Amino acid sequence: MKDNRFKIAPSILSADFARLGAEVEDVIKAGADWIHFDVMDNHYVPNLTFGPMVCKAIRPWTKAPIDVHLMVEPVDSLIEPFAKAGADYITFHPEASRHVDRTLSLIRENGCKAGLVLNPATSLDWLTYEMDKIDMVLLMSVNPGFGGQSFIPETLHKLQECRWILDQYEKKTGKKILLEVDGGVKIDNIAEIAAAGAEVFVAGSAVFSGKNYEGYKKIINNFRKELDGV
Ligand SMILES: O=C(CO)[C@@H](O)[C@H](O)COP(=O)(O)O
Repeated sequence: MKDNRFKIAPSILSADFARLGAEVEDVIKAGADWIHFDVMDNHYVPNLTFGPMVCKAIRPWTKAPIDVHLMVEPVDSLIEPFAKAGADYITFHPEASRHVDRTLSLIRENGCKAGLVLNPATSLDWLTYEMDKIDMVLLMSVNPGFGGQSFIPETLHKLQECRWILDQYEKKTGKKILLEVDGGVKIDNIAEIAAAGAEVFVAGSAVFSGKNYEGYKKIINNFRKELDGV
């Protein structure tokens, strides 16, 4: 049984790029909730992946939300192209945008949900004046740029702090902001990460190590079993 509290979002950074559409279809059929789409520009991060054209190409393969994580600088010129390509969530790193408030507004005006991404060393203070324009906070538990890195343990404390901030805000305003975590999420730490307050789990190498639909299903089921105990 799917627990609606928790969303599993496989990062297609670790998928087989030669058959991306089928990979997207397979992980969602295997029980994942969202598709996490890592955009890297070889400028903000030292790696290069894909852009709006690839997002548009995978869009017909699933109805599941596509969660676009922009690791790019500058940010604003990519918002409309990604919205048109079918993105549901667009998140970006605040230090990569000259005008964070404007970028958040732009995402919302383009009909997408907006989020800020905070690197391991980036302060939660970035959230303070922007909570009303944020639908999701993504805490990086690795330094951005590559899949397959190890979870940075200090992130657990940051997750707890962020959970507290989001809960206080929800109590005051009634507005729910999702808390997503990205990097090094595995079967042996997902329960601890959930207990610290995360609700959306990006997992790239862990899920795609399953190699095919059956393998993905097994791994996602194991994630769910871990989450059921939280
Ligand atoms: O954004 C990133 C890396 O910058 C992540 O989405 C990783 O791609 C997650 O990969 P794993 O750590 O799960 O392999």
